[in-house]
Amino acid sequence: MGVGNGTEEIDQLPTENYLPFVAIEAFLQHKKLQSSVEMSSLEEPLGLDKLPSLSTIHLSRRFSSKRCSTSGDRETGLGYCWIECGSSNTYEEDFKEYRQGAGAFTWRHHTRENDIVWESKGRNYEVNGNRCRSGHITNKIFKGMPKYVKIVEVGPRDGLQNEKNIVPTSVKIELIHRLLSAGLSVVEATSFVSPKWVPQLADAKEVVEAVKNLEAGRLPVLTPNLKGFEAAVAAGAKEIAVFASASESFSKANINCTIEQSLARYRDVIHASTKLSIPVRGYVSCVIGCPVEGAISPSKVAYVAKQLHDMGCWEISLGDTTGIGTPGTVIPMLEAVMEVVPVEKLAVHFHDTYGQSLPNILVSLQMGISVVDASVAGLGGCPYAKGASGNVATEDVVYMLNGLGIKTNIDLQKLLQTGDFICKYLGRPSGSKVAVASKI
Ligand SMILES: CC(C)(COP(=O)([O-])OP(=O)([O-])OC[C@H]1O[C@@H](n2cnc3c(N)ncnc32)[C@H](O)[C@@H]1OP(=O)([O-])[O-])[C@@H](O)C(=O)NCCC(=O)NCCSC(=O)C[C@@](C)(O)CC(=O)[O-]
Repeated sequence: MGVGNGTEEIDQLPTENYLPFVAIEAFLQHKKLQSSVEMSSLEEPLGLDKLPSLSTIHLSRRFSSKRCSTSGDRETGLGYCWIECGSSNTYEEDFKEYRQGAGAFTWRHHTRENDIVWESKGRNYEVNGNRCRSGHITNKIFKGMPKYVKIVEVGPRDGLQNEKNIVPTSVKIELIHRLLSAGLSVVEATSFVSPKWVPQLADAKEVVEAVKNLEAGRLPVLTPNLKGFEAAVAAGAKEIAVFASASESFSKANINCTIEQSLARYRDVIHASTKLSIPVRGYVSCVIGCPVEGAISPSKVAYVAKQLHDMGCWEISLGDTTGIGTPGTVIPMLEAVMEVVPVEKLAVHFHDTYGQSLPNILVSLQMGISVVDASVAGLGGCPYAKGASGNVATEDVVYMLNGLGIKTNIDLQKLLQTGDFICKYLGRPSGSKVAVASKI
């Protein structure tokens, strides 16, 4: 998966008294900008007038050479790796030029297969694979980032489970087909939970029976106990996921048992799944906060993650169920978990309640994580976490990753059409900013 460990960089970031864009602050501190540039200038928006407008992005495809275009969407120009060009050697100089209106920030995209290239007044700063060969700023930001990110699409399960009106089984099946054809390699199809608790997914058996032979991707399902596991296997599921919580209160609200009881159940489930060689993913929910208990300590998250890992879960997804996390809380949580579970086994799962998902994902990538859960059109919300909004939109994650030159193998155009399909059915606008912007 090409994962590096970026903790040397992250170690330098403040973990307390953070600002949302903690990486930027760390960068500014690093450059000792305070001593060379008037602080008042930081209160003004930086270079917003220099950003490419949407119409510019759409026009860009006419000028893009074949050599340069790679992971971005060729048809729309969406998500190309836009590079800030024309910068001088130091941030201070760039910043002064910008303040003097010298037009220092012009934009071009410059991605090549597996490479990210920065052009700076004749100099090339090149990230080849995971390593930056030159340019300490880019090195600092990109060191440890993966070059491929696996997106686990949770729309048909996490996305739909909270929908009040029952979505017909045929629509769920069509959604899964469309997601696979957009290039998603893992689509969480449904849950084998009690229909009294989650009525929307009462058709789990029918959904799995209809998609079980699709070969385009993997289709795990959630199972809260042996009963769910047996039903899932009988329907033809080839992969499952179990879901524990780092919050005692949420565990009781969500699956009607304590954390320890849930872990005991999952040991039984994993014992049964091992006999059938069925891989099990483990979720930890409420990794930052709980709707009842408030803040959750990183050590609790690490404990539950380690238990799931030790009992045989091959991947552990860390869920900010209520979406309250910021990079300042996500970083220490990940640090604690990485002490006990290898980073290559970890995935992140953010809800976008406070609009923090993308910065949270970015710092997770900087820390070496290369698996990200997301939901098409930003569908979702947990029925037992009041006020929690949808998952981060898959379209927005893909757009950001394209912009970073990180591969996903997902066709953004097809993904946008899939988001359109389900939003039209649900009769509401997309939760994806990229979907909204692409219609302007
Ligand atoms: C765990 C239970 C079943 C316990 O529910 P319970 O009421 O304690 O279960 P029980 O063992 O007392 O059984 C009660 C009834 O449920 C039946 N039952 C028992 N098990 C099953 C099953 N697997 N499938 C179908 N039916 C089941 C059982 O047969 C019985 O039926 P009855 O005799 O009354 O007719 C229940 O609490 C439940 O289904 N909870 C699931 C809730 C859920 O799906 N929440 C959303 C998950 S999202 C999440 O956790 C967060 C995540 C993963 O997305 C990450 C993030 O966002 O951060």
